[in-house]
Amino acid sequence: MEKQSIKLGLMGFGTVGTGVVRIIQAHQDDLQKQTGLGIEIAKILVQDAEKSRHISSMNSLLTTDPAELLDNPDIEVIVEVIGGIHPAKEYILAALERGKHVVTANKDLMALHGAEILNKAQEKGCDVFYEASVAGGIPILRALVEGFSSDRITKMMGIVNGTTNYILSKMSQEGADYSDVLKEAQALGYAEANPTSDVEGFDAARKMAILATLGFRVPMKLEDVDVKGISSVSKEDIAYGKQLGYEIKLLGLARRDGEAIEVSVQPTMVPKSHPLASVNGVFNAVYVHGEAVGETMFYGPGAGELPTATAVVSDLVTVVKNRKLGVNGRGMVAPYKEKILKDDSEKLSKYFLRIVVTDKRGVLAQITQLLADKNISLEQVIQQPYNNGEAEIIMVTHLSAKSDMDGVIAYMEQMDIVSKIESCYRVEGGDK
Ligand SMILES: NC(=O)C1=CN([C@@H]2O[C@H](COP(=O)(O)OP(=O)(O)OC[C@H]3O[C@@H](n4cnc5c(N)ncnc54)[C@H](OP(=O)(O)O)[C@@H]3O)[C@@H](O)[C@H]2O)C=CC1
Ligand SMILES: N[C@@H](CC=O)C(=O)O
Ligand code: NA
Repeated sequence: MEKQSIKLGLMGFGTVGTGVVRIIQAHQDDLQKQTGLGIEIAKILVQDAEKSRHISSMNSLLTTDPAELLDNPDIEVIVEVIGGIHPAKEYILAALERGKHVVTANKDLMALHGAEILNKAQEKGCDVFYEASVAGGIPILRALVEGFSSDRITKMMGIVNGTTNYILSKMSQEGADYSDVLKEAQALGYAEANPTSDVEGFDAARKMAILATLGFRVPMKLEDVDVKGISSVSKEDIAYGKQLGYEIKLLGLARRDGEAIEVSVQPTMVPKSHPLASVNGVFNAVYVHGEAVGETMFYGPGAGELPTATAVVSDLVTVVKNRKLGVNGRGMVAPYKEKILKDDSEKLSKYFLRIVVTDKRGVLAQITQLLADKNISLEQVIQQPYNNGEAEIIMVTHLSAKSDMDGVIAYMEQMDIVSKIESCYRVEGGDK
């Protein structure tokens, strides 16, 4: 007799796992109508089976033994929402080895070991989907793989970490304190188990590596991404940025010029007129530019229980539909282009630079001369008194090479007249 439902093993019953259960329960009818099969949760793997849960009706399904999911031949799909590399990687590979399809929200794992996992899936004729791993509820991976399959993407610029966007928005809008807002983001379930991943930019870097691999069709690695987090962003930087017409965002940038690619994550000044400047709170947005399509933008909640779970359950629906069509494991296209990375002289950007100098005649002229000697010209300059006998100079440059800007900073660090380099940010989105 034809099966009436497909059984899944859920690994992890925290923020995202709870959302997955809620959506499967609440939308069961719709899911069944779309796929022709019900979705039944057969077992749930957790770390502590005694812990009290938001949904107590699932208690009889809890186990701490992964074999109860992996060795159960009735379970056809594993949903991995444990997070981290180990033991998630071993569980996923074991599931694929046994011919089970996998849906995961794990960007750490997919950014580091995605190729190995996808190869194993292909060998075993299984699906692996990971839409929730980038920009939570926004279907951006699907858009890159399917929606833009006919185009050549030149640029992806994204706010892809909800926690840091929540922190920067509250600092900018309410003058809130960094560490207080981080605690709020943790309480709301946005932050990673170790929030250093969020605030130091590693979570966003993993997501940008995934986006660049799928968007540019090259095998990008995590170490190819230049990373800087938000822990050094000060209230003063935010205030000066505003004064000059910018918001500071933790921006992921993946840009291709010809065949050469750069990928970075760093706090960046974005003009207030750019749509990314008004993406606030836990919201994420990914701006995608394609040679043929031109500009597009995808916006939505980047973290949180239900938004993230929608992406997981949608992947599950695709697995079930593929199963009906008998095409599991055939939809993946491995990166097929050679990876050519830009060197620093090819990475062009405007820069915002804030320095403290000795306040005496000719200092500003010396600074602008230094910049000119390093091929950097200025678009805006503000000088104002700082402490006793010192002045603050805030500059925005025209397009400059990263290598030239790094040279300027290194030189300024040795200059007697420069007492402090307060901050240096890239400025992006002005060409919009
Ligand atoms: N939270 C979010 O908004 C988003 C999260 N993600 C990703 O989703 C994944 C899950 O995140 P989230 O739900 O927030 O994480 P949580 O910390 O809330 O939940 C983790 C779950 O995994 C279980 N678990 C942890 N370690 C083990 C282990 N060794 N063996 C068995 N079970 C284990 C925990 O068990 P127990 O309950 O017993 O402690 C818990 O149920 C991560 O990869 C994360 O990056 C992606 C997008 C957004
Ligand atoms: N910690 C992440 C969760 C989603 O990926 C974030 O804040 O974006
Ligand atoms: Na997504």
